[in-house]
Parts: sequence; C-alpha cells; structure tokens
Amino acid sequence: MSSTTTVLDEPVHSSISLPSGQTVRIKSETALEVDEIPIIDFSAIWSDDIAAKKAIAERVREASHRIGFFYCQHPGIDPKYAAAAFKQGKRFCALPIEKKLEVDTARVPNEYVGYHKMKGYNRNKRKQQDLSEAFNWAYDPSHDPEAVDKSEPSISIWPSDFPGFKEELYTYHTQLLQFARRMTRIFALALHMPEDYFDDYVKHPEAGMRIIHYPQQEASAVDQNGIGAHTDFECFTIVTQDGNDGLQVLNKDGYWVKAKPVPDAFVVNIADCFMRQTNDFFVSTVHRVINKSGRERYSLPFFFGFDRSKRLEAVPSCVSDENPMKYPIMTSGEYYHYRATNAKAGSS
Ligand SMILES: O=C(O)CCC(=O)C(=O)O
Ligand SMILES: [Fe+2]
Repeated sequence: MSSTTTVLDEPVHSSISLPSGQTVRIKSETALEVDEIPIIDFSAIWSDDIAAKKAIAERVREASHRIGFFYCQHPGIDPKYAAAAFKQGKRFCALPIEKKLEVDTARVPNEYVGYHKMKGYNRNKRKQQDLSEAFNWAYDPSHDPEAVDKSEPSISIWPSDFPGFKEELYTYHTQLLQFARRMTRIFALALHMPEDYFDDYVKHPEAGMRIIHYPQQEASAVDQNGIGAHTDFECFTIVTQDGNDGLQVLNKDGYWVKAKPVPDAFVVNIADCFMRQTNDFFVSTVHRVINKSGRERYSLPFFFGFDRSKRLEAVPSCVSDENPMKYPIMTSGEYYHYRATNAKAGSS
C-alpha cells in the first residue's frame, strides 16, 4: 500500500460517545492514505508448525494492541466461496422492498438478524441517515462441521422462495467459521496463553454474518456515512471486501485512515468483547464506511464471538495486582443482548 500524505481539513474536533463506553475524538473528516494497518501473511495458520504460528501471533499482538486492525493475507480459503456469497447478496439487494421486508429485522426483537432497510439507521446522529442496507444471519449448528448438537435451532430468518440464497451464504460462512476457530488459537498465542486457551469458548460460538450494500454516496463525508462510526460487539470481525474503497479506521491520534482492499486478504478488527477480556490490551477500534468509490460497494463482515453462556472473565496475562480488571464480569450473551438491543433502538 502506498503512503501518500493528504492535506487535512480544518480540525473539527468532534467527539463521539459509543455504546461500548468509549468516547473518541475525531480531528478531521478527511481520511488519510497511510500504512498504519499491517499486512500479515497467514499461510501458516493451517499448519502444525508452532514456531510459524507464534511468528504470526506476535504480529497480531502488535497490531491488535496498537490499532486493533490488520490485514490477514493468504488465508487459504478459495475465493470462489466469497464470489458466490457476493452474488447472492447482490441478488437479495436487487429484490423489491416488499420482498426484503418479509424478513425485516423488526420481526426478531433483540437479535441482529434479517433485513436492515436502506437508510434505516443514523449511528452518529449529526449527519443524514446512513446510506446502506444489510441482511444479517446467525450461527446455525446444522452448518457447523464441528457442532456439538446439530439439531439446535438457529435464530435467523430467511426469505421464502429464494432458492440457493441460504445455501450459498452458509457455504462461505462455514469456511469462515473454521478459519475463525483457527484464528482464535492465534489470538491465544498473541496473548501469551496456551494455543488451546479459548477452545472451549468457541464450540458453540457467536458467529453472525452480514452482506452490506453501500450505494455510491453523493453527499460529502461531513454530511453522510455509509455506516457511521462504531465498534463491533463480539471478539473479532473478519471483513471480506469487494475491491471498492470505503472502510476507514480511526487511529489513536483521532484521524481516519483508509483500509483499502488488499488482494487475497481479509480485514480483521478487534471488537468489544475482546477489548473487555483483555482489559483494554487489545483495542476495539472505531471504524466507519463512506463509499465515494464511484461504484456500488458490497462487503461481507463475519462477526466472531464466544459462546453466549460463557463469562467474559479477564485473560490472566492481561491482569495483575497493579492492573486489575476494569470491567464488570457478565456472560457473552448478556453483553450481546445489551448491545443488539441498543443498536436496534437507533434504527428508524
Ligand atoms: O463494510 C465494511 O467494510 C465494514 C462494515 C462494518 O463495519 C460493520 O458491518 O460492522
Ligand atoms: Fe463494524
């Protein structure tokens, strides 16, 4: 990625309070093209070479602590699965609104599944409604090769008479699910814990996914977002981008940094549960999307978190007598419900 310096707007110094409890200062609406998000080669993730995995983990540790974002390159997943999922997502978004509203997210209170209509949210309040629409679906044990109980029902809702949609989306979801379990082991090593430290937390994981569609935005960054500044709820998010610019990450100095698409790479970001469990050692970084690419933008974020029944206890390497746990302990399920309810209350 190139490193060009962009002249900044006059500082706006706005501050945003987030449902995670963080307050962040934003110094400019202009996004910078700088190399702050490292590109990490993940080829060794599927191997049994512990030294190679520890080498990845040390780079993940640095990135997760400093900026909470990194590129995961060469993940070893055939791109044909993402291509098929994008195709289905575009097919869904092209449906008439009445058909999409058959699976309106309002039908499932407190859960983030179903269809979120275009301009349905205004996450940062000060601008026009966010210019995006999305379809979300949840973990389904019947599509998990490692499921403990495949008969357990899933909370997702699906459009009727739409063959291929659910199947193709789960085919890619299953690839990412297996990858995310491996990734959890890299995160355990990154926290200087045994590789299997989180294994029991991810047997019945929280693993929601969405296809999100951003039309090309005419309004300026000062007036509108595709998705407003926010943090994600779970442990980490794996984003498959479609090749079009738009994702931006707020760095510690309060400037937006572009997370441009990188070939054969996901963008991975730390989310709030991991920030809490690591007692802020990992940072859950604020991000947003503004699509000025001149094209439609689609992306496929996969949100991975721990079993809802597990308590979000501090990771032992992240607490000490001098650095006690900052957050009250609750289960993952309690935290997700609180955040999903709060997020949906912001819709209109
Ligand atoms: O579209 C993207 O690249 C990111 C979307 C996102 O941040 C989200 O859905 O939480
Ligand atoms: Fe996000």
